Amino acid sequence: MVALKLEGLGAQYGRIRVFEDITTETLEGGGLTALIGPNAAGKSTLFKRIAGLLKGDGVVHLSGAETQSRPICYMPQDTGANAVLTVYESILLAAKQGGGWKVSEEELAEIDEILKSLRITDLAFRDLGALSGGQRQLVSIAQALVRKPKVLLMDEPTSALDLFRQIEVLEYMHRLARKTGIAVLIALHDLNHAMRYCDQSMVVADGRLVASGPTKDVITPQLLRDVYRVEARIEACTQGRPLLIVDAAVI
Ligand SMILES: Nc1ncnc2c1ncn2[C@@H]1O[C@H](COP(=O)(O)OP(=O)(O)OP(=O)(O)O)[C@@H](O)[C@H]1O
Repeated sequence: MVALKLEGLGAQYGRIRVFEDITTETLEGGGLTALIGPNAAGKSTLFKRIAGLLKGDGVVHLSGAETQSRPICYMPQDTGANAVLTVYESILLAAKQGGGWKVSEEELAEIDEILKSLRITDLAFRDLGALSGGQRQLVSIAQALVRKPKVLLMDEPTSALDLFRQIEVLEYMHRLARKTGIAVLIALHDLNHAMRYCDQSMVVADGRLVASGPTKDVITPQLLRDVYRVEARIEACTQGRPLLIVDAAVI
């Protein structure tokens, strides 16, 4: 199983520092971790820093991924569409990124399986540029999955999806992490999703990591007041699951 630990991570754009000294406990694979925080807190920047797409202070320690040349995959929030490719071609290209161009039967079967799991087989030969926002987001998820990363950083992967697809994708990612032992970090604004699917949560705000640990200990009315500036309650729904209810903005 993979294990990830962040030690003293910092990032800046030019002279503007986004965050500093982000240090976590060791994060074991096998589950989903929510990365939460207000707009512009630095969630995408932290993902880019972990993925090595941005340089900065600190070290990303990764173990259990030694056999893979590109163990960390970042799935960005904005999924640009290359209109020249079909969905299938774009996923095949993602699978072959950094490798040779020979394609095996096994690789093709894996792509078919991913398309089936995400229920987008019918889109396979459509042009990327002709897809809806939600369809494009599902294709981006497929492109990330086909790379078979040990650490998958998903930046708001359900933001363009309808309710059915949101639940389906999060349940699928939860099962996949359990089954394969990969670590999946998901930047989310929907904290009910974080509470339902993510065992662990990390909160970035004001340029630092303000909380991390089991989601039920991290997402509290106090945190919501301090970090999100809302008065909110967390109550058990009729099925016993925690449900976040926002009462008011704190002005
Ligand atoms: N390429 C860039 N150049 C300069 N500043 C940037 C760049 N990308 C992001 N920033 C700034 O860094 C800060 C953090 O941005 P980031 O996208 O990481 O936030 P976020 O938490 O993911 O936000 P959101 O929830 O709105 O998606 C913001 O102030 C943003 O304006």
